[in-house]
Amino acid sequence: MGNVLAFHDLTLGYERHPAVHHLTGEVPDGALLAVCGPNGAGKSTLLKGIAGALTPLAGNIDGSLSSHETAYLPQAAEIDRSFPIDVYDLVAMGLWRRTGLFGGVGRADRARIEAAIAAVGLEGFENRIIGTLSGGQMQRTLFARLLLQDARLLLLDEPFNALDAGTITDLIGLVERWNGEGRTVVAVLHDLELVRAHFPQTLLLARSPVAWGATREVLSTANLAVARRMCEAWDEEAPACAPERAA
Ligand SMILES: Nc1ncnc2c1ncn2[C@@H]1O[C@H](COP(=O)(O)OP(=O)(O)OP(=O)(O)O)[C@@H](O)[C@H]1O
Repeated sequence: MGNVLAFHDLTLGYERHPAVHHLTGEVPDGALLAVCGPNGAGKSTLLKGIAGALTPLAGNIDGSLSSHETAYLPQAAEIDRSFPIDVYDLVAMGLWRRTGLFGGVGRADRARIEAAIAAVGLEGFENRIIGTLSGGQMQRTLFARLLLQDARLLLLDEPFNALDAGTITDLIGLVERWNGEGRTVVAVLHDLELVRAHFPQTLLLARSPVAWGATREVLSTANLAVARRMCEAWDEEAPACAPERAA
């Protein structure tokens, strides 16, 4: 089994200020990996780097997949819900890579769109404008679009944030289904109990990596305390390759 991603002394950041520092490691094909850490630890930045939305300040990311085989779900707060589009059309966008922007949607595609909407429990919501959906309904819509994207690598940024228990159970079921099909999932998560229950591998990040490996070992009390201290000690204005100031 090969690696989908390999990080080589990777530093990512904004305007030369590092947000993720000196990350080295591999994500094997078919992994179900959680990325955890305190607020501001660089988790979203790492996902943006993998998605190709940020160029490394130093080091690099080797990826074995094309951008067409990667799906990225940003944090809910980053998604513009004022765009006047309904549930059906937003889900149908998952097919764009195959049909092209102006490609027609045939009968088979319509059946796939309807099946994806049904799989996330949103039958009857097809014509609802997304601005009128609840947070949970919106997240179900975005998961239906992911279903159609048929990606080999899924990057999910806080996909279960502020959702009720029933919605989380349904959506985690989809994540496990994708992973069972051999797809690689990298998800930023804050709920450590959920990570312990469903994610075998974890990267604990505090700007620099604290630990990476089996979830039960990585999420130890000692490692979590180190991560907290490292984030508190971080200098926001540090230049790209300042020496580590962590504990
Ligand atoms: N667009 C940006 N421009 C400048 N700095 C940014 C930008 N986005 C994030 N940062 C900074 O990079 C650091 C890491 O942010 P990031 O969003 O990656 O952390 P996070 O671990 O995802 O945090 P949270 O758990 O709060 O979502 C923070 O100090 C943040 O202020």
